[in-house]
This record gives sequence, C-alpha cells and structure tokens, in this order.
Amino acid sequence: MGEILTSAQMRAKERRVMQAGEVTGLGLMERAGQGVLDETFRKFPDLDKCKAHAVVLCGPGNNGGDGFVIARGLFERGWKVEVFFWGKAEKLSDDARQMHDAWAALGPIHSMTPQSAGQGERPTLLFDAMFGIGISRPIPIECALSFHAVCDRASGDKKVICIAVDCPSGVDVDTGATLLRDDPSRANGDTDPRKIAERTDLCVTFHAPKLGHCLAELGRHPVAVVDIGLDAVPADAVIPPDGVTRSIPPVAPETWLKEVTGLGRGGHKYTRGHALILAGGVGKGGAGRMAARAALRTGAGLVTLGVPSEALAENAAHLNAIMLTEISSAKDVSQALEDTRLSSVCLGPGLGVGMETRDRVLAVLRATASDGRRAVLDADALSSFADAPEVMFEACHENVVITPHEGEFARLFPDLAEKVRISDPSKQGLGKVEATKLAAERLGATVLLKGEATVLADQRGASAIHSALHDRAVPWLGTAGAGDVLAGIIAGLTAHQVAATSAMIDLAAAAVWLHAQAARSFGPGLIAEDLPEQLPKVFRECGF
Ligand SMILES: NC(=O)C1=CN([C@@H]2O[C@H](COP(=O)(O)OP(=O)(O)OC[C@H]3O[C@@H](n4cnc5c(N)ncnc54)[C@H](OP(=O)(O)O)[C@@H]3O)[C@@H](O)[C@H]2O)[C@@H](O)CC1
Ligand SMILES: [K+]
Repeated sequence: MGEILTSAQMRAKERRVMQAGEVTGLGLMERAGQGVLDETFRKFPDLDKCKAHAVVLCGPGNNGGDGFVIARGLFERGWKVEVFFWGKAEKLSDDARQMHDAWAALGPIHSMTPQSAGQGERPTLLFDAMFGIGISRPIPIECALSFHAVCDRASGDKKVICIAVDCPSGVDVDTGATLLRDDPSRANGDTDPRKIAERTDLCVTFHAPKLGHCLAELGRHPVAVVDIGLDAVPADAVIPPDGVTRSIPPVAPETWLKEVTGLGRGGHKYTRGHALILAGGVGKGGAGRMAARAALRTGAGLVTLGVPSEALAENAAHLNAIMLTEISSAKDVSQALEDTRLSSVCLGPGLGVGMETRDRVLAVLRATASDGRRAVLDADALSSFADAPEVMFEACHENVVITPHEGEFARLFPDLAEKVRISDPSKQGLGKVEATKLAAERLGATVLLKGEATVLADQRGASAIHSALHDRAVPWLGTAGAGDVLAGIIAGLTAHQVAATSAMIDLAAAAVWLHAQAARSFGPGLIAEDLPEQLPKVFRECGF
C-alpha cells in the first residue's frame, strides 16, 4: 500500500467504496472487528490456545461497534468476555446498533464506570474500543478511569495486554497527539488520557496507517494494519495522489531506491556528478568532512570540500579522494559555482551562525536558482536566518532542500512550531505533517524535518514520513554528526545526472532511508563516522 491517510481521507475512501456498492458499513465493521482478533492472536499466538478472559470497552460510535464484533468473536472462540459500554444504545449508528444487539443476545452489556470496570478478576486481554478516528474532544474522564480500573483490578497480578482498536482512545490520528483538557490539573495520573496510549501493547488499524500512527508522539506500541476490503476502488479515484502522505520505505524499497536515485545505472565520474560541500574554519571542519565523505560514498563522482584559506592545511591532512578548494567568502562561493560541472551544493554543517554564513547561503541560492542544480541547507545555514527567515524564503527555489531538526525548524517557522505544541485541532493545533507542508509551501522548496519520525514535504503539497519507530527504531542514530552525514548523503544523491528527473522530495526521502538503514546495519555503538562506511553494505544488500 505505502500510503498514510488522514481520518478525512479514510472516511472519503470508505464512503466511495460503499457508494460503489462494493461493501456495506456492516460488512466493514465485521471485517474490522474480526481483523483485530486475527492480528491480536498473530501477535500473541499462545493466547489463542488458552481461551482465557477478556474485557471489551465499547464507546458511543462505530469504534464501539467494532468492540461488539470483537466480543462476539472472542465468545465464539470460547473466551469469557465482559463488555462495558459508555453511551446510549438508541444513539448508536445503525451498524453499531446491530452489532450491539448481536452481542446482547450472547452476553450482558454493563454500563461503563470506573467502579463497575474495576470489579472482578484481572483479564488477560483488554480491548479499547471506546473512541477511534471520530474523536472531536478530550475523552470523558470516566472512560480513561475505567480503562485503568480494568488494568489495575486487585484480583490477579499479571499485566493486562491492552489492544487499541484503530487507535488508543483519545489520540487524534491526524497528529498522533492526545487531546487534552485546557485545565491540566484535571489530567493527572489515571485521568491523563495519554496514559492509555502508554499502556497500549498493540494497535490494530484498518486499511492503511493514519498519520498519527507513524508519528507516535506517545506510546511505543507496534501498529498492525488490517485489510478490510477498501482496495476495491483505487486510491486515486478518491484522493489526489499528492494529497496522500507516502510511507518511507515503500513496500519494495530496493526497486524504489533504484528508480528514484538512478544508482547502479553505470556512467562515469562526471555523469555521477560533482558535489561541493562548504566547511567551517580551523578546528570546525569535521562536520563538513563527514558530509563530504557521505556524499562520496553515496556515489557522487567527485566531491570538493570548500574551506577558508586558514583551514586548508588542516583539511588537507585529513583528505584523500575528496578534493579541496579555498572558499573564504560569499564571493568565492559565487565564483566557484560558475563552474556548472558542480551539480550539487551542501552547506551548513560546522559553518558557524552569522552574516558570513547567511551571505554564502544567498550566494548558493542565487547561483542555483535557474539552472536545475540542487542545494542542501542544514544546521548553521538555517540558524543564520533565525532573525530574518523571510530573506531565505525569498531566495529559495524548488531544487533546494532544508534539513532542520525541531529546534532549527522553530527558528525558521516559530508560528508553525508553536501550533504543533497545541494538542487540540479546534484551537488551531497542527500536526507535524501539516506544519511541514505549510513550511514547504512558505519556503517554496522541500522541507525535511528530522526526528524519530522524519517528515518531508515539498512546495507542491507532496509529503512523506519515515518512521523510525517500533521494529525500525534506531535510537543510536541520535549521535553527534549524524545530521551532517544525512546532508552529505542528499548532496551525493542529488549530484548525479541520472537523478535530475527525480523530485527533490524523493531524493531526500531516499537519503533518509539510506541513512537509517546504515545505522540499522551497524547497530548500537554507532558514531557518525561509521555511517558513510556502512553505505557500501547497504547498497550491496539492495542489489546494486
Ligand atoms: N471509517 C472506516 O472506514 C471504518 C471505521 N470503523 C470504525 O469506526 C470508527 C469511527 O467511528 P465514528 O466515526 O463513529 O467515531 P468514534 O471514534 O467511534 O467516536 C465517535 C463517537 O464518539 C463521540 N465522541 C467523540 N469524542 C467524544 C468525547 N470526547 N466525549 C464523548 N463523546 C465523544 C461522538 O459523538 P459526537 O462528537 O457526535 O457528540 C460519536 O458518537 C473507526 O475508528 C473504526 O474503529 C470500522 O468499523 C470500519 C471501517
Ligand atoms: K480505540
């Protein structure tokens, strides 16, 4: 699939498939509930044999409807099932009402209160089917307390395995944030809805992951995706392709990597391009050297490091295959870029924050504005515009990518960063993806916002997420200089002539994947210098 949807896109798709007569709402709900059980027993196979005891918490919407299907499915498998319901049966949708009634013929439905939910023996499994993608405000405190009351039942000492249906209740799937009340004092301990996500062991969602699943600000649970038959109508018939956020890596990463980067297609050192990396002064060249080495390892035919005159000797002592040239000023940058064989430029790592760097950035942007050459701006190249970001926005163009971490992003886009901190969309809170898309639109270029979940967006509205979470987690990638290497990998990939037809966002996404893959391949103990050295192994594994 490779697509990551918003809740609105999911609903649009559901409507479209139902209109096409491919499936009914009841059919979708049945598949959803049964799919949650299948995924649960796939993840915890021993449980299917033990026919134990489960609690299902059902909410007032269709998420609750899925819960009634789950209860019935467990009952049919021989489990002891307790169902608690928060809401009024007469207010349920027709589909959820039918599922409610089907369960009512098999077992009791208890009203959900913390007191009632806290009685009895601790179950093996707890299904959270209280609220799904229809959440519009913070969840009722009684629901949060009921969830914890089941987990903490006094009778029994085993940890309850918590399964979230579609999402942990209270999480906004468009942002990954939990909706919180204005009054934080009302959200302490078990009344804090974030604790539901923290206690979740597995989340089972439908058809495709939603944005929030890939950002996962809270909780470290894995996410399983169940096919409920919505592929009967192609996605393009419902949602414009650029409106869908893509998942990086896609289903077949090796094929994708070859297509996007053109790597492995042969050529000679000139067709593979020439990357120019600008580095800092004496004692500050390490970051630039690491970026340069990454560019060379990524397959740029030639790489030149540009350094101020006083740093030439120091750098010469460190370099072999990488060429060295003197670049001491913005004027030198402009002169160097008159050589159009230089096909990509990377600047920022170790360059220092200030007017000097700002002028160099502007010189690069001017020189590359209209000839298709690519530029990568990172670190100090970004921070140097903190007090006048509009100067950079003015000069940027579609062949530029900026690679901020969250701090650098906040310096350039303080209003957007502030909105990401607001958890409630009705109070104009923004998710990270939406914020990155707005930033890219403002910049007129590609934005790559680094983090455990790296979000990419470009000026045309395309977006992608690389989620280094769960089974792709690489905590050891948070090491000094790792960002410099990423900037160098992008410079290396974008230098290639064969990559000229690929969109900047695709090349940047490929770089993010290679970077994480190199870190995964090396493992714990990694330092930034190891990353470029690991790339040949990654390329071999990709079949280059
Ligand atoms: N779409 C699909 O393809 C499929 C969807 N399926 C399932 O449906 C789920 C979406 O169902 P949904 O739209 O009914 O929303 P849901 O999350 O159950 O909650 C809405 C209800 O809660 C209420 N409510 C909201 N916030 C509240 C609060 N803070 N406090 C109190 N009440 C609150 C809200 O009331 P209202 O806001 O209208 O007052 C409404 O009654 C989805 O997650 C998946 O599990 C699958 O069956 C099959 C395929
Ligand atoms: K839920």
